[in-house]
Amino acid sequence: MAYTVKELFYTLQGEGGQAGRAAIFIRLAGCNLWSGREEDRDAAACRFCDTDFVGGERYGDAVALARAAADLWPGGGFPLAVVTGGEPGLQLDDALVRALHDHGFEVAVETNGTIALPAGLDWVCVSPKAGTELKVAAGEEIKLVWPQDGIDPDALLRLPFRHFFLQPRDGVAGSVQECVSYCLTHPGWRLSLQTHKLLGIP
Ligand SMILES: C[S@@+](CC[C@H](N)C(=O)[O-])C[C@H]1O[C@@H](n2cnc3c(N)ncnc32)[C@H](O)[C@@H]1O
Ligand SMILES: Nc1nc2[nH]cc(C(=O)O)c2c(=O)[nH]1
Ligand code: SF4
Ligand SMILES: [Mg+2]
Repeated sequence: MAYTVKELFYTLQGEGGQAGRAAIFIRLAGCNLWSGREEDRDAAACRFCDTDFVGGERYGDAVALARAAADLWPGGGFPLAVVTGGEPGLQLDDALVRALHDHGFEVAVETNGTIALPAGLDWVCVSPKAGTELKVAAGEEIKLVWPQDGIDPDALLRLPFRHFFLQPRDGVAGSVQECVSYCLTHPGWRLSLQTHKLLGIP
């Protein structure tokens, strides 16, 4: 299968339970909850997206994409590939997971959880969006962008994940303090800051 990749870059994972860890990011194009066009944002199922995932470069197959990712890894350490988007569930398949594993990567995914994922992923981060149905209801971490109307965090806490993060909604004044207060009064939740934005790195 071919893949459309918005961007491929090496940085530190900025968010969640693997924050601070070096990783190759594979940002796959397209999302099922927003077209990515500003004029469609107000009518979209997900309206707070901080990312440009429209267009990009085409890779003919999984082997070519995994090789391009491996070429960016500096060598040594614990190779990690984070497949994100857009919504990676639209394109991520067994072949890409296998090809990344063949290069020694642990494979992590950042998903809105509305599309079933291939098996064999090493780290699944689900970031639920209000008004959508979760098809990926188990994994390593929930990372809930907060505040977010129409979502009950208590219901999410009952799902089989290892970590439960609240991440301040960028662009909303007071969201950091709301997350801090929520974590203090609901200690099942942990704070996830978008550290790459604080650091000014990709
Ligand atoms: C751009 S999304 C791509 C992956 C997938 N579509 C998803 O929503 O999880 C990557 C992460 O950024 C989070 N995110 C998007 N917009 C944000 C915002 N304005 N503030 C904080 N986090 C945001 C998402 O919830 C998700 O955890
Ligand atoms: N450094 C860094 N960490 C991230 N973790 C999740 C990201 C994403 O956009 O999915 C992201 C990102 O865009 N940059
Ligand atoms: S689901 Fe993810 S990629 Fe899609 S619009 Fe929302 S935050 Fe952005
Ligand atoms: Mg991001």
